[in-house]
Amino acid sequence: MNKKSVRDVEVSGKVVFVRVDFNVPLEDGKITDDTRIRATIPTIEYLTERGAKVLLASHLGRPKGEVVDSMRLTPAAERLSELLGKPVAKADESIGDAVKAKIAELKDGDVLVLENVRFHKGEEKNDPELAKEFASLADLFVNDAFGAAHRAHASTEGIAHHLPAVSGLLMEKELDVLGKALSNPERPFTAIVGGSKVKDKIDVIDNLLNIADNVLIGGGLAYTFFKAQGYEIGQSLLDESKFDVALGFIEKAKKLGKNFMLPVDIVISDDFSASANTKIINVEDGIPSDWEGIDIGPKTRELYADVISKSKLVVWNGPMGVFEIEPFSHGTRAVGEACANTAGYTVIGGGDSAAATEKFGLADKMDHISTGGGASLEFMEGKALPGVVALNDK
Ligand SMILES: Nc1ncnc2c1ncn2[C@@H]1O[C@H](COP(=O)(O)OP(=O)(O)O)[C@@H](O)[C@H]1O
Ligand SMILES: O=C(OP(=O)(O)O)[C@H](O)COP(=O)(O)O
Repeated sequence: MNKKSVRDVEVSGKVVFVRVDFNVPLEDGKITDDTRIRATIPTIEYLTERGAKVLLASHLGRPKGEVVDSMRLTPAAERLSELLGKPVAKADESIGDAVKAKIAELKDGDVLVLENVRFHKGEEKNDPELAKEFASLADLFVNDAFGAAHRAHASTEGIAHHLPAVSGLLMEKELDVLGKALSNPERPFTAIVGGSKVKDKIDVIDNLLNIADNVLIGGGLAYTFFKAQGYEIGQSLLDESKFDVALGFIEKAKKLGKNFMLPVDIVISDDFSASANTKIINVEDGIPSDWEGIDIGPKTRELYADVISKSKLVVWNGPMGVFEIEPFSHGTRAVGEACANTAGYTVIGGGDSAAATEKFGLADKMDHISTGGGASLEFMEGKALPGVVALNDK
């Protein structure tokens, strides 16, 4: 990476404003997945062990510039304290005199979690005044929030114009791993794209066709391709505006000599529930009008697993079916297991794909599970991430 990291600057005795992504899922005020908090520990410990005073700033949810009590960062601060095995202070604001007073009390190596930065309207607008307020708290800015690096906000981008600005260790690792995967990929390189966000993901397929050897499609994304090819898809997910784009990808793959694979068989269901009737059909048989496609079928699972097993690099973004409901989870599990068992390097991106690998007990067997969904997708599309662009060059 051509950007400076915490390793390139003096941090001892400095007040360091670290932007993290503590946007974790909460249920009844309890954190249900602390992956994103755990992922920032190396940066926090790097700084505290060298005697920095660490301020942690994050968003949580989308409070739209209002103070929303259920979106306070208190549970995240408590979890962090458990993970670090030491007390962590918490402020009820992210700027202002009360925060400055708390910072004045910090000793070298202490940690203070600031309140949700999105309680201020200026955060998402990247308001320069708010960015200056954040900057006035510290001597150095460290961006470790890879999950929010695709956002140009006051605490991710704006602040970098007012302080020396470097990346944290998580940010550096995410960019290194994804960057290596995309710039100099080990081959065969297989990209797997599934999930339900057809609009968001279609552009990614375009770029993946340029760089990958195999592109495997699954999940709700597949049905737009089927319909565009003239097959009946019943009630399945569909984006009619993408027919031409979908057919264009099939052509592009042919031209480039790439192995572009769509499911050959699918699991269909007459209801979106575990008690629904299900059938396995070949795609060309067509889906009855009141049924929908909810998973890839057994032949497809085998074909995909075979490609994955022979790959040196696998990038997977988006589940193969509605994995949250057990009878529809087999395709996602099969692809997850194939990724876990391949000798190739595996990168998992996207919140739901990461949750699926966690649910199936496969997370430990993956080489890299990215903390960014939208961020890793934008990176793979070849877009510049504003939170990274704003950091100081080496
Ligand atoms: N065939 C399908 N029909 C409807 N929804 C699907 C289908 N396949 C997968 N999904 C849903 O897609 C969701 C994940 O999509 P998405 O958000 O695009 O993935 P990610 O978070 O991994 O990027 C899951 O909740 C899953 O149930
Ligand atoms: O959870 C996040 O995005 P992701 O679900 O795409 O990984 C990030 O914290 C960014 O949050 P945002 O999409 O509300 O800006």
